[in-house]
Amino acid sequence: MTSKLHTFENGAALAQGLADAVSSALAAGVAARGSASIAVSGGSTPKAFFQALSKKDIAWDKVTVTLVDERFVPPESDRSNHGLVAANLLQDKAAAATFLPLYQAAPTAEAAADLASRETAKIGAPFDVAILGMGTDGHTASFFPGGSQLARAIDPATPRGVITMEAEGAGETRLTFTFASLQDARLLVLHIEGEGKKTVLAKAEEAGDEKDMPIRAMLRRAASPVQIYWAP
Ligand SMILES: O=C1O[C@H](COP(=O)(O)O)[C@@H](O)[C@H](O)[C@H]1O
Repeated sequence: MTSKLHTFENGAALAQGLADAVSSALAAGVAARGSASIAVSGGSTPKAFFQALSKKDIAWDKVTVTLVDERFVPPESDRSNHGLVAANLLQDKAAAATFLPLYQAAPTAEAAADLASRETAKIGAPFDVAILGMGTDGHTASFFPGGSQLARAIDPATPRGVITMEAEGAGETRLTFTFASLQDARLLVLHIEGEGKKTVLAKAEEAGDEKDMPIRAMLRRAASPVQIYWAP
């Protein structure tokens, strides 16, 4: 599929520009289908975007928010993407949204992934919006180079849902939506900041194995065009 680069002057303009595009997509989803859905990433990049989006005046009571990926840690952990979203997105006007977590207080990460798959299946498919991040190792979602279930995660034949992932660069065991779950979002965004990430993106756009830089799976094979939002 194609991708399109949207460049902003700085991080604040990027956060506002992305919040404008995402809130319009969610409002369009509500107008067309009565409800809308968004899967967001964690990490250090999305905080300002979350805060800008939380102030948008849309029908948040008809919006379901979930995560692209999560660590197998409870929401109280400072490593939790749920905690990040609760503190920065599910505030202000967006406090009226429904949040479906990936972390579940289950005995194993596999049991949590099964529970999360069942719960998030209620959202329906495709997502109206999916916001991907990208690590400097070329991972996106929890599709890590060398990941224990990377081949399964990025196989287009693996059904929609949440699976576990372990990888050296990942820290805790991860819970991640599969490629199939994310690649056809009506608005599919790659949200990155800084010259370093732009260099990583340029490398990902070159020829090479998807398993070395799993973001390539999205850039090459997603059904929806990848809208790349970037600022220096
Ligand atoms: O591990 C993760 O990192 C990526 C990118 O994070 P950043 O700190 O470089 O912005 C993120 O997309 C993913 O959701 C998260 O689990």
